[in-house]
Amino acid sequence: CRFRRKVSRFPGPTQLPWLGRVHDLPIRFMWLKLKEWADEYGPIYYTEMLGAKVLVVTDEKIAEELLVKRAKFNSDRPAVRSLFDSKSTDGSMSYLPLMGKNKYWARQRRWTHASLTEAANLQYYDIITFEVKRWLFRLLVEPDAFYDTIDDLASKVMCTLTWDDPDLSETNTKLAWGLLTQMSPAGPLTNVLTPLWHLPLWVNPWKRAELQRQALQDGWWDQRLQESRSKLRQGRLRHCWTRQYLENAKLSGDREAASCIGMLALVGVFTIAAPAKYFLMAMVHHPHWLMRVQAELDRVCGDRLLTLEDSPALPTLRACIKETMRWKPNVPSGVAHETEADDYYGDCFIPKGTRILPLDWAFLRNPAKYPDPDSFRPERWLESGWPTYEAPLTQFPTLKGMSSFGWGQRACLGQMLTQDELLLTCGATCWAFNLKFKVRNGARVPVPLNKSNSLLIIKPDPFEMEFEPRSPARARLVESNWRTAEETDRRMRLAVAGGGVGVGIGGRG
Ligand code: HEM
Repeated sequence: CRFRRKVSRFPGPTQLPWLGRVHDLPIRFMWLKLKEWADEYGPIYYTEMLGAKVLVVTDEKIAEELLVKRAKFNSDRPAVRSLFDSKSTDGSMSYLPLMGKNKYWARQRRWTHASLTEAANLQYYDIITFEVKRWLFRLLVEPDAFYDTIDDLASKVMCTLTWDDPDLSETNTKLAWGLLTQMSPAGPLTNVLTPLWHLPLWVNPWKRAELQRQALQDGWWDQRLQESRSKLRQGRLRHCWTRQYLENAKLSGDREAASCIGMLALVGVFTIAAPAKYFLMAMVHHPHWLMRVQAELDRVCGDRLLTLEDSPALPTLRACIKETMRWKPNVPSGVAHETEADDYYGDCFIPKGTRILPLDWAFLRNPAKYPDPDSFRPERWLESGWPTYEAPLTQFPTLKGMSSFGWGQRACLGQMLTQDELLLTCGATCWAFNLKFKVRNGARVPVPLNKSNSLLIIKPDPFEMEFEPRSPARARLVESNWRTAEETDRRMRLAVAGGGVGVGIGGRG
């Protein structure tokens, strides 16, 4: 910073009045350009985007200083233009991750944290294991549908945790996609050309579309709550987050509960399915790591499916999952915080209302912390000598605390669920199948590594691959595991309907 206090400025690209620097900032793969600027201007630089002030941070220590140590006034969110009241300033209470730092956010964060912690402590009532068994079976009978059935697996887990009903998954996934698109800069034009949002309704297709999307989503969430209430009255609702609300409230009422729970169901779909897809790609491209994971699983589990209790004995699997998330982060731009007070960083002034963007792509491509950053190198978590190695391997590597989950008071609440669901899903898949390139007309069908959308949570473009059962015996196990789980679940539902309302925790898998 070149000037005296108060007039000091952060480095950054030259700005045009109001427009800032958007003309050469592509909407697609924006994180790559932001990282390029970091390489030119340093680990904290300033830019403007159509009136918004943005500080881009690419050094973890600076993110820690601004977003953790100064969390008290750096934990607000910028408004998303193409959603109505995204910050819940007017009490719409719909989107916890997007809310400003207000009382609705505090209440829902507490409630969500308690619900997710209880579920983790009770091993998700066996729901993940149950759905993983279903997914393996689907891979056996319709392997080419894997790209969609893995989204469905994640959605079914969330729909069962929230409403005890996996059959809701298809609509849940559609709604998750709708919201994700609506909130992303690469979504509707009005998120970038924000003044367009204020056009009168009759010439404003963006606002009309959003009114429709929101009505559909809110109506569906309300229906889920009412349906769950009537199932509970009839003794047919097993343990789930809606039942938890209906039995001991702790939220302000049905409107808030319906959206807090509905949002939770949406947020666990693509966040988990995308890294699972990248894991499959990593295994196809790095068969020697697949073989190491399979050897570890065979040694620890033999012919049975892994459980969460096996985790300490599976460091190679954990390393491959963590390395996937480092190599192909699924929220590469990071999620911005907004400042609530004027502040300084060194001599440089940060006006109230500045967005601080912790650029995850850059943290995870830091060659000092991650030598050979562009390569998939799980050994960086397993062998001493690498900067990221940590012992004991019964505990490390762990996903918890990765920069990808964000910072300070806004840090992701789904870290344990992500870790546990990815362990069970990725582990079970490697246990059951060899993951390979497809061969067509004698040639390998490519699995491209750098094709994805550019939404806030990205996922790879559809690709093809082969799931080959590791042996006929393993294929039979996959089938019998699913048939038994399905039958147990059917009996449990009958028992609950027959008056055994206490039944419902565990036993599904
Ligand atoms: C790989 C998986 C995931 C990644 C990379 C991820 C990443 C993030 C990030 C970057 C944030 C914002 C942090 C910040 O502002 O500093 C966040 C917030 C959040 N995440 Fe996740 N997430 C993942 C999975 C999940 C799952 C599975 C759930 C729950 C089912 C979840 C629930 C939430 C919630 C509720 C918030 C909002 C917290 C708040 O605003 O106070 N996330 N996540």
